[in-house]
Amino acid sequence: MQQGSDIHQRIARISAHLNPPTNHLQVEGSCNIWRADCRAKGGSPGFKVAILGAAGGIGQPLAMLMKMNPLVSVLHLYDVVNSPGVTSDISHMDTGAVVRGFLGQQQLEDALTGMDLVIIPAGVPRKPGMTRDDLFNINAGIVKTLCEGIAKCCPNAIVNVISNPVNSTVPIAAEVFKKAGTFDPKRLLGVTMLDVVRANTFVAEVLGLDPREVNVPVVGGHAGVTILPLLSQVKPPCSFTQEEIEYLTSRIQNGGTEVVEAKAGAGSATLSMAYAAVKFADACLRGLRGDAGVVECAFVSSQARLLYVTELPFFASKVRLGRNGVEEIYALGPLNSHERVGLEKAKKELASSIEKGVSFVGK
Ligand SMILES: NC(=O)C1=CN([C@@H]2O[C@H](COP(=O)(O)OP(=O)(O)OC[C@H]3O[C@@H](n4cnc5c(N)ncnc54)[C@H](O)[C@@H]3O)[C@@H](O)[C@H]2O)C=CC1
Ligand SMILES: O=C([O-])CC(=O)C(=O)O
Repeated sequence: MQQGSDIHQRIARISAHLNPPTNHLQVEGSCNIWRADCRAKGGSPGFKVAILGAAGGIGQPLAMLMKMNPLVSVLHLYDVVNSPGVTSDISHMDTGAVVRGFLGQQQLEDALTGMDLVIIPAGVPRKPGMTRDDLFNINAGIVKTLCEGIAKCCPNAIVNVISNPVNSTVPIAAEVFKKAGTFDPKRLLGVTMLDVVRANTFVAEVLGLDPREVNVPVVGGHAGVTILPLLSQVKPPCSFTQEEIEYLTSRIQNGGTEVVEAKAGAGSATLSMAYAAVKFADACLRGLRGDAGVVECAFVSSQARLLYVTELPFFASKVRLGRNGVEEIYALGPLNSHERVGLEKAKKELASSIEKGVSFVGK
């Protein structure tokens, strides 16, 4: 009898651990302390961040790195599988953010309510031989559903879209928000930071510099020829031979495919992407905090700042991040002839990827 009641207590404890109410502190071992019973009741000041797709290849290291970010006070980890385990694991890190896990569509609204920043790496990755556009059929629906949740539960949140194809998933998100009447072009950003991270790395290798000293603007979009590194605007100022320009442009445009092929069927970039996503999310949070001079590249609506960098409704370029999200979109600046040719190719492909996303929601 005694043994039976012990088992029931253990099951109750495990179940509470896997489905914690929002005031629950997860504690290792047999002891189960509720937040209400703890002495420290105040949360640290900071931002509330949700990761949708938190149990995936990007989601897990991204969750770990966001838990280490001192600007984050609350971290919500949502996925359709395995989020309780990832949440339990990450929650043991002795950093400030309180971590809560959410599993499955029925917990999406709880995951999103009150969030300042939502990061979306949910969706399937490429296998060798696929383009990012080949992911559209699965990922378009995933992003649409998640954005419907955002429109309902945290319409003022900044949204960082990682799920591919970014050139179409960002327009999908915009259309969902427009339908819901919550679209704010300043608050929706497609994450192209990995292109910049790669460009900085590869350019630094060629120049024999520390990549942390190098800054390469990458504009356009996030797929093949739409990824347009502006090598004429590299900081610190430098010059390249024609051979170096061709090598660097091709390596930066095909960086994702390079990783997909090296992983040989086990997915695409996850660790460098988590690093890039955190670098970008941190910039968004510093902007929200009111820091001056936060400038990064991102794929944004051209309506974000009444400056049409191109005639396209979405385009990646340098943006200044602030309390409202995208505060300013920078003009492309002077391009050399190689970049002008690249820009025309990029615009052609971008136009059809954007249209594909827009008409998906219109259906
Ligand atoms: N923007 C960029 O630079 C990059 C984008 N990506 C893209 O990021 C996405 C994720 O890649 P990985 O993490 O490697 O994939 P993964 O398959 O390892 O993880 C995806 C996660 O999303 C979850 N998921 C699926 N449907 C969901 C839903 N409806 N709601 C919430 N979660 C859901 C899965 O359960 C899984 O845990 C892919 O689309 C990939 O192409 C990847 C690298 C770079
Ligand atoms: O290439 C992929 O499929 C994933 C991705 O977007 C990247 O690594 O840039």
